[in-house]
Amino acid sequence: MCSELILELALRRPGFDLAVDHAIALRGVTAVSGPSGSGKTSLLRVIAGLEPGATGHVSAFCEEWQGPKVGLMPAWRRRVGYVFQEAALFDHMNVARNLDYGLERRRAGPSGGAGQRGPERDAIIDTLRLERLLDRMPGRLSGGERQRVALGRCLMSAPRLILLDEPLSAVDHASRSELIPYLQRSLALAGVPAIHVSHSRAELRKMADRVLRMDAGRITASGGSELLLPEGAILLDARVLEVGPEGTRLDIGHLGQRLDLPPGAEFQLMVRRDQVVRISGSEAGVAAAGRIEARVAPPGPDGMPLLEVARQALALPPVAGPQETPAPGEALTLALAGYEVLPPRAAD
Ligand SMILES: Nc1ncnc2c1ncn2[C@@H]1O[C@H](COP(=O)(O)OP(=O)(O)OP(=O)(O)O)[C@@H](O)[C@H]1O
Repeated sequence: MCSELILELALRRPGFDLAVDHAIALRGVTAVSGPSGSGKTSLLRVIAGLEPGATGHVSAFCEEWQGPKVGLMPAWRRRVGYVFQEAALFDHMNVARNLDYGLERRRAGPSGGAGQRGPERDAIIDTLRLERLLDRMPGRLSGGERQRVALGRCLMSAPRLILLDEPLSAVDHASRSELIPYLQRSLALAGVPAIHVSHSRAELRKMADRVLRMDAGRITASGGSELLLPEGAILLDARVLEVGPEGTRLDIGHLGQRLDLPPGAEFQLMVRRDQVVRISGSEAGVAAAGRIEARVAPPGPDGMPLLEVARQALALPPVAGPQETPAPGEALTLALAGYEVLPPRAAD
């Protein structure tokens, strides 16, 4: 299919085997998460056309990129943009010339002199706030500025697919959170799909439309942002009923803080299981950021107590407080010691 990146490939290295049989939708942002050495970079390199030793098939946009019949389609013909952990800028050229190199690649693209359609040069410079940096040499840029230039150069080449390999991991923590909106705006401006590898689940959660998890050279799970949750976290669908001076009333309970979301807004509340405390009787001594209402459901197949929150069945570990077994149907209030607001559950 033209709207999918189809991977049926193997790559053997001493002590490591990459074997992937998967179709990735060519729209939005696909996050790739997994432990160090699981093969995330290797997968991106195969997609970029940088691994001649890979066997099998890779196809995208109705073209065969790698396979026994076509061999290895070179990276430039694929029109894939690649942004690495540490921006590989040309250190002898100023920022403007680094960006223009991307434009030259666009003009030299497979369709010949007419060039590829892509965002305008000025729009890229504006989106990434590069105007002030155009005359600077890369050696005089901060890590965050270098990454913005690298992103700009990538967009200038009008890629059809953008590969992001830990683009924020080499910059300090403060610059990282500043760079995320730049990344998001860049992808929106480019209007092309992206595959984003990162160790930071929080970073991926902000950007991902779907998630692939890798382990030991295999894709072991694919799904939505729930795959990026920290160990032992739960997601609750919620809707804002009212935002008042005392906090925000949700259709699943009450937060002791005001959310910057209008009434009617839908979102997910991410809570770690160890942040959930059951309140029964007196509520004294429970420091809570929020309270949600739950009902005890019949136990699940493994005998774990199930709680029903907003019609979602959640397996929760034994909760704090008096330990009598709650009866199915019993109403409970849960106090949340902390939570994080995430976008609503994706449709696919
Ligand atoms: N050029 C290479 N030659 C031989 N082995 C390599 C090469 N590059 C990577 N490897 C090995 O391939 C395996 C997968 O590496 P890869 O960089 O794809 O993992 P990763 O998931 O991206 O890791 P990280 O999160 O640490 O960047 C590792 O065992 C690594 O040591």
